[in-house]
Amino acid sequence: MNVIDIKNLTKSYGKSRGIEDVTFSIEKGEIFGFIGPNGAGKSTTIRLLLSLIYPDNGHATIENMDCFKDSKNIKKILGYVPSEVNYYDDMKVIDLFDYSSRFYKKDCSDRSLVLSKRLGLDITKKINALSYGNKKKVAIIQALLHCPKVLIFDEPTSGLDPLIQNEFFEILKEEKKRGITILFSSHVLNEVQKVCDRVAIIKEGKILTIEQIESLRKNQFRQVEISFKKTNTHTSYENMAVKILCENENTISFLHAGNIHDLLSALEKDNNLENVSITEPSLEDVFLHYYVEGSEDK
Ligand SMILES: Nc1ncnc2c1ncn2[C@@H]1O[C@H](COP(=O)(O)OP(=O)(O)OP(=O)(O)O)[C@@H](O)[C@H]1O
Repeated sequence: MNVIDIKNLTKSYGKSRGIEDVTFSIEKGEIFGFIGPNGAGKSTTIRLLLSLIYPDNGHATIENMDCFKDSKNIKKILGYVPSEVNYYDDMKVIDLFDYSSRFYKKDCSDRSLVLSKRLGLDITKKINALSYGNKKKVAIIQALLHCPKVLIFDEPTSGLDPLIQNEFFEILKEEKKRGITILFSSHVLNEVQKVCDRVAIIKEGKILTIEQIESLRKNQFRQVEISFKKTNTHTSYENMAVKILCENENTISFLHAGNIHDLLSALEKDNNLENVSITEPSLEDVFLHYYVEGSEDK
């Protein structure tokens, strides 16, 4: 069953491109990664889902509720961490959690205590005394405290140290086990690999591909490193590379995605070959293939 359904969403900001024709669905209990370089359109897509902005075209539903007509009811079942967090600075963290709980008409004090302990957050502090990373923890706990059915995180881990990031990923896995559906936007590829089931890659406002994390990593790409006895022009290998990772006079390293037999037969014919290794590439390198020439500032 699809919990989040996005069809042909398009949004421009005046003359500037936001997103174009974005379509994807997220199933119940899935952790879905949303990956793209700066300015790709991740936050625009998420802000549309939250009805913070309105589309030029297309539609989106969460739990079969229209994101633009029924956002009030959607908010009751949703937890959201924005990419930038802003709070009433003079409030104590514990009071903010209490205030949020009242909005959901629930006593969430036990859950907020447990989560604060796990993420190492001192809830007796005033928000204006917190570092950027600790403010991010406040946002994460606030999103989780009312046990929502759907979680939307826009770059949630920026500012968190590695130990806390791992604890956060553990929390996400536990939520998934409870059947919670999670949309997780990030440009840190490594973290997506750790927790997500599937990933959509967005570039310049358009979805490039939607893949299972495992199939992305295992089935399609291999990393090939070849060293040569003498200086080599590498031409035949350059032609079969989907992306060259590194190249100098005596070595070449590249991402290969074609027929393995073509590669092996080229290697066999190469009298200049000194050594070769074929390994599984990092997800980072796989994504870089999609990212090529992708970075664009806001
Ligand atoms: N308020 C705005 N006014 C004008 N253009 C905007 C606005 N917000 C976003 N854009 C443009 O829309 C495009 C998508 O931006 P968006 O913030 O959605 O990207 P992103 O993938 O979330 O990037 P980042 O990882 O840097 O947060 C960019 O070209 C950006 O310049």
